[in-house]
Amino acid sequence: MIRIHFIVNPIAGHGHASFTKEDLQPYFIRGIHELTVKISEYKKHATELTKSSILENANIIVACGGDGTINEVASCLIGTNIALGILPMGSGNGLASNLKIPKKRRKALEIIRNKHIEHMDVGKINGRYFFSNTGVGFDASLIKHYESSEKRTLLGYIRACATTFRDINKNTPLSIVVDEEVPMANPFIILISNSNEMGYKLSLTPKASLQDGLLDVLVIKNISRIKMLWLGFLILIRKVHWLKESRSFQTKNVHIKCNQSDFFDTQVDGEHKRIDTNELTISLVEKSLFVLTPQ
Ligand SMILES: Nc1ncnc2c1ncn2[C@@H]1O[C@H](COP(=O)(O)OP(=O)(O)OP(=O)(O)O)[C@@H](O)[C@H]1O
Repeated sequence: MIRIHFIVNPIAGHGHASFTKEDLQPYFIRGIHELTVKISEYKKHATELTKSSILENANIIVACGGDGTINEVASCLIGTNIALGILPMGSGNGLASNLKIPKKRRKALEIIRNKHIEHMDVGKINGRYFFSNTGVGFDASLIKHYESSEKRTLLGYIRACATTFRDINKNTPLSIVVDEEVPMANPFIILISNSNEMGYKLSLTPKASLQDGLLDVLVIKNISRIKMLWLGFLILIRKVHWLKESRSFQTKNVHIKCNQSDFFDTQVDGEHKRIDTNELTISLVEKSLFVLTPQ
């Protein structure tokens, strides 16, 4: 018997895509697949539900939501032999897109039923796992605004972008050192990515791979507002490297030190996290997660 547990975030994406065990049963075989559906009722509940599913000897645990839900579920699966399944139900669905898992429920369920398993790399920032990307600067502020907005949609994302753009110079000036280099005043963005997609088909690190044993880093220095608009355009056409203030590199470890503050506002897989320290250590844990992918 293959025990498959579905952990559903009912507010992910547009917030009305929940389902029951009976809805799923036709896609599986009675007597071979034993299905369980659990609904997350609050932030971090998916983590508790996953931990209980591990104790209930689940063979596959499926994160049903976006990158935030995947993070809560998959973080519990590192070091186990339980495979992660994904039903993309979020707004951006960055990791699912990178793994070529379609949004169409029937097709995504077929991938789970077919049980084709691959290893993928996982990132770690000060003890927390990330699967897609993490960062400080514009993206972290953007996520902070996005989370406080009512709408977790593309429109909500664009509005949060506008607010972040408006407030960009109101924050305390920071001097940051990335990997022992010359301190940088107020970098616009430092993005560390495991995946080649941020969601909504956007990418700042198009060469990133989930299996290359490397993190893809993009650092953009403090730039003028006009340049920010230019950058926005370059992101849309996937040519960020045309911006001369940008630098991309691949590495296994990144250290970021901040001289003026004892905390960082970061985003981890699209969720805002305040990390209380003046030093971030970001590393890669190679091939540490089993994930179900299309063949
Ligand atoms: N019942 C709930 N009520 C409120 N928040 C919840 C609930 N269940 C889960 N959450 C939280 O919802 C947040 C958003 O989830 P998720 O990232 O999966 O969706 P999304 O933001 O729509 O998708 P994406 O990250 O792909 O854009 C997560 O931080 C998760 O902890």
